Amino acid sequence: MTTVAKALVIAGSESTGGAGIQVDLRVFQQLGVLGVGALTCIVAFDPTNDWAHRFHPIEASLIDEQLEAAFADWDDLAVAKVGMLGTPATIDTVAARLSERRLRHVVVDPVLICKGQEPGAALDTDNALREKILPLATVVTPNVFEAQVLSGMDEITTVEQLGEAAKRIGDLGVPYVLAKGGVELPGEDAVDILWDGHELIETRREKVGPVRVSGAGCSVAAAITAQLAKGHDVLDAVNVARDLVTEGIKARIAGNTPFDIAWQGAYHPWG
Ligand SMILES: Nc1ncnc2c1ncn2[C@@H]1O[C@H](COP(=O)(O)OP(=O)(O)O)[C@@H](O)[C@H]1O
Ligand SMILES: Cc1ncc(COP(=O)(O)O)c(C=O)c1O
Repeated sequence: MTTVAKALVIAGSESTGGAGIQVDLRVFQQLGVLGVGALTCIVAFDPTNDWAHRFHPIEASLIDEQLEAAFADWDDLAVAKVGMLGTPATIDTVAARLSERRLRHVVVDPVLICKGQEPGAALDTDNALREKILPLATVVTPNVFEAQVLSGMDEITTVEQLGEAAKRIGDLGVPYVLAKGGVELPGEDAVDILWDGHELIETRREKVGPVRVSGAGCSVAAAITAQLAKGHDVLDAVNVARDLVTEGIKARIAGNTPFDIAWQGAYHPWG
């Protein structure tokens, strides 16, 4: 018999393998964590239309069944990552299950935009995420755009503003906020800021050039989740996540889509 830390992922599928649950499960495996998962939606890019997102939600009752099975199977499932949800109905279902099963940590990657949705539907989804999922999160990992939307700030162009946004999101009731500057802020380093309710902790890694890869945000949230599942604290988990994503971007893989994808297999926890 093997005893292994387990983590639940609630996320969408992105079939080219660049983002979503494909990435989350790669990260879990790389960090030695058994991934258990519920699929919320399917994103199929359209290669004949500039790789536009074709977004297909999964029926709420089917999401509920997946969560029912995962929770029923594993008594020690205590940490979850929430990725792309996509519709208010999905959010209601996920929020209900997460409220019922008290988890030690819920890491939320607040994926706000899906280019395949019409704007009105996207706004309803963003509002539902803020109202129903954020109060259940223990860690949230917004990028600059998401930090701006969630904090209500007009602009974020400096590390100080990113820190202010993190605090404001914390005020919505989230204990830990990792606001990711990434390549959006100027400077040699990619700066992400962790707000733990008391202090702002800057985490810096050298920028791997100006490159933007697909799946960087998913990788960070999944790595934090895996480390928390193994019992590490949030700051340790964030540091491992930053190392994993930096190595993953350095070792990026190019296919035919406009963005390269991160290769999480380049990071080795033992150094
Ligand atoms: N070129 C880069 N070099 C180093 N780190 C990067 C680079 N681009 C992004 N990152 C880091 O990758 C993580 C995710 O980036 P981000 O752009 O915020 O993701 P997403 O927009 O996918 O949510 C962050 O930790 C960010 O600092
Ligand atoms: C299913 C799914 N989840 C999450 C994301 C967000 O990915 P990223 O880590 O690049 O922000 C995407 C983007 O296409 C997606 O299709």
